[in-house]
Amino acid sequence: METVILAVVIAVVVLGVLGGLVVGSRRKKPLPPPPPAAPDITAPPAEPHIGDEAETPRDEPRRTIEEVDLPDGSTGVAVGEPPVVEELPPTEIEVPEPTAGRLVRLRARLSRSQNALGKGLLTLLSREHLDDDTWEEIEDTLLTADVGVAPTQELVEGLRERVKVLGTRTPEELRGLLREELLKLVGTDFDRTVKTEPETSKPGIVMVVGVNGTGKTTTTGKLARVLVADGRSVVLGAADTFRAAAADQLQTWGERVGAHTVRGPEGGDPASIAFDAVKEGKEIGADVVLIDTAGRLHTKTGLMDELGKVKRVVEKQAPLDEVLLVLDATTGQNGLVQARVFAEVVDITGIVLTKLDGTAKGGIVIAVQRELGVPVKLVGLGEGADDLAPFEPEAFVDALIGE
Ligand SMILES: Nc1nc2c(ncn2[C@@H]2O[C@H](COP(=O)(O)OP(=O)(O)OP(=O)(O)O)[C@@H](O)[C@H]2O)c(=O)[nH]1
Repeated sequence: METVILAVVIAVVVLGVLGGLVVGSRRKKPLPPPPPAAPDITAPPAEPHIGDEAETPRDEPRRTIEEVDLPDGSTGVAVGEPPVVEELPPTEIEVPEPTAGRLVRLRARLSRSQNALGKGLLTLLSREHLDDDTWEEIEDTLLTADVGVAPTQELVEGLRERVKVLGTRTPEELRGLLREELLKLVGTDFDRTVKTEPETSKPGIVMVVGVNGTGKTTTTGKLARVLVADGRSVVLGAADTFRAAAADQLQTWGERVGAHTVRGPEGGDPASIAFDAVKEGKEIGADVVLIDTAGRLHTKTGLMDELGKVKRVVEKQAPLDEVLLVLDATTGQNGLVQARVFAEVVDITGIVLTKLDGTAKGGIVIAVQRELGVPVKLVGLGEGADDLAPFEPEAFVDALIGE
């Protein structure tokens, strides 16, 4: 009996101790953290400007737009119920306008911005007496339109000579002379095709360089459309990791025409993104890989290091077929300075002049070709998706002199 009583007492004591431990451990458990009141969004870094120094890579985890819940007004989904997944409509793939004759289509825009130059020259040339003062005014008109000193002198000398030989002259003859002389300066012998078809194996690789804000990312996106319009498949490489929104912007351009964009973390290594883009282009058998880069001009060494590295890393897989320098036509002489710096850093093979719709200084086409010895291959004539046109000297000069 005593043994039974002893066993019961031990059992009660043991149960009491165990119960106390469980309650104690429950009490010690930390409370779960309160749910955050608002989404923890990292503030986007300020946009850089020309002259800003590169920041150290910002590779802290950032939530993508897909991961951020948007408030929808509902009180939330009851526990246990499967979440309602709303299917987003697939992005509609656009069919870009054909590239042939784009400059002719956009000629009105070009005439509107450049007409003052042609009109001014023709008015001066129609004066009864073409004395020294008039020729000086012709020179000034050309210089004001950013044609550049040496090309201006060549044009004036050529015209002077031909007008003298001609004797009497009709407006039509004058227009013809001016057209020929301008065409000579713009150059009709350059090969202006954007090289995207390598002789050996696909894909063609195009690197797009230029100072931020010149329209580089927009041009890369528009160029993807030009290529898609010509029946080519494109992969985009968002190697401009400096500006926060550049990769998103490029990706949006790509999605519109069904081109995939290879991108990395903001502030990541541009060379490795460029490498991955070319690798993907090869793997999926794409026709062309377009690589958008960042262009800070703070120090030439920094720029040289970055672009040089992108080029070297890409060329581990295949040589670059084209290096396009994007210049903003509205920046005039400043554009020439940029051209010089970039040309020292990389071998530019073609120039894209953007925003020609917004300046009367179309003479920059002539000046920049002289400066670099490479042709203008594309011109931007507006913010519309298909407002990038292959450059055609005849159509350009005709727009200039109002034909
Ligand atoms: N009017 C006009 N605007 C243009 C043209 N090309 C580009 N733009 C505008 O120029 C602005 C700058 O273009 P972006 O492509 O963002 O410039 P970016 O050089 O890539 O700048 P980062 O991405 O900072 O390197 C945008 O508002 C474009 O729409 C053009 O041919 N005409």
